[in-house]
Amino acid sequence: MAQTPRLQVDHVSCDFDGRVVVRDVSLQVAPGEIMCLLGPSGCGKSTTLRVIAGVERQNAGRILVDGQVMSDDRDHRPPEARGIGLMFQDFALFPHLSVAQNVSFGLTGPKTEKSARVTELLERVDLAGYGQKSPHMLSGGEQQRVALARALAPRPKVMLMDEPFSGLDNRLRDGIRDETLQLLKEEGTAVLLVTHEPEEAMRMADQIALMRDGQIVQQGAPYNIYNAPCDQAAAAFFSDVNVIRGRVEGALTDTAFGQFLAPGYPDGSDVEIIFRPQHVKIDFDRGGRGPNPTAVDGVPARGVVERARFMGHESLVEFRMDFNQEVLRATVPAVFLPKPGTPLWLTVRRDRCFVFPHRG
Ligand SMILES: Nc1ncnc2c1ncn2[C@@H]1O[C@H](COP(=O)(O)OP(=O)(O)OP(=O)(O)O)[C@@H](O)[C@H]1O
Repeated sequence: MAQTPRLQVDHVSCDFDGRVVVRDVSLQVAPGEIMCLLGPSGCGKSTTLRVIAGVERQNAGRILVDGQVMSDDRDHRPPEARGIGLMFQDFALFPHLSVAQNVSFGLTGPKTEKSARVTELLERVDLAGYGQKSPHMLSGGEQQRVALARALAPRPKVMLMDEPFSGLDNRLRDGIRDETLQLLKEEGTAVLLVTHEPEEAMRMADQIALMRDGQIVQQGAPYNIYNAPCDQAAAAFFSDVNVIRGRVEGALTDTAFGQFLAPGYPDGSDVEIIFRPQHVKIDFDRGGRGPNPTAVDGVPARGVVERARFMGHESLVEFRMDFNQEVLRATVPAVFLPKPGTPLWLTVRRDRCFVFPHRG
């Protein structure tokens, strides 16, 4: 039998004054699983979290935790009765309470049990011995760990996190983020985390839900979302992409890089072929000719270097292509800085290209 999801969101919609901000959102998060809600600013990520938390009420749909209805069109449990923990970027510790009092704030039960839980959590976030300190005596990263301990203290089944690490500097962030998520996994908490940074989502998530204009447009493991994007915008959200156009004839489209499969497209339809700069291969000009065509790489097309930049772990080369006078980008995982004006030949990995309808 399939495991009951810790968090289940079914067809949730939310509007403000008639403007739909969250549209028919459904998702499920298993115990110990991390799902990232990823999308551009204003697409409705935070509103989705607030609806799940119960601080905003949906217009349609329902929210379940461990199979129990928290909110539907009849019932609506208040936020504190949902078994859901919250962690936001602007987490606020109570300044007049000690670290230990902050952590035990949401706990009920006998004093000795509460105190044992606080000690355990402060140890787990590497702040053993900090209990009697005041929040203002702590660094930003330490305060964030106190906030995490406070959110974890009542053993929430679900943790909702809204850009929780973006206030930290880069060096601190990686460590705190990895430790935090490890801790949540060990506790079996289902985590739904909002971010607008694809790299952060790829690094953290077991599952990514890609959101746009209030809707989830694609859901899946990071590998699948990256390698099988549902449309051009989804592909472009994760990295720079190159676009060339073609017209379909007999389920194939002919381009300067050879033929591409376009199954399901009717004859005469215009398509866009999308590929990432790291899937472009560069070859030297051999007396006006490029490399011989192969099944994987297709046909070479000539371009002239416009500029080349060293990016640290790779070089980015921009070409003006002979066949359409447009710019294509290629990355090379080494120092490769050909002079502007150098003619070179490009081939693209055909198995790493995506064909989508032309957007007009
Ligand atoms: N209480 C509210 N009343 C009216 N409009 C709202 C309210 N809350 C959010 N909105 C609008 O809903 C849209 C989505 O906002 P939301 O904060 O959910 O997006 P987001 O994806 O989290 O963006 P960001 O990454 O910038 O925080 C925005 O246009 C916002 O102005």
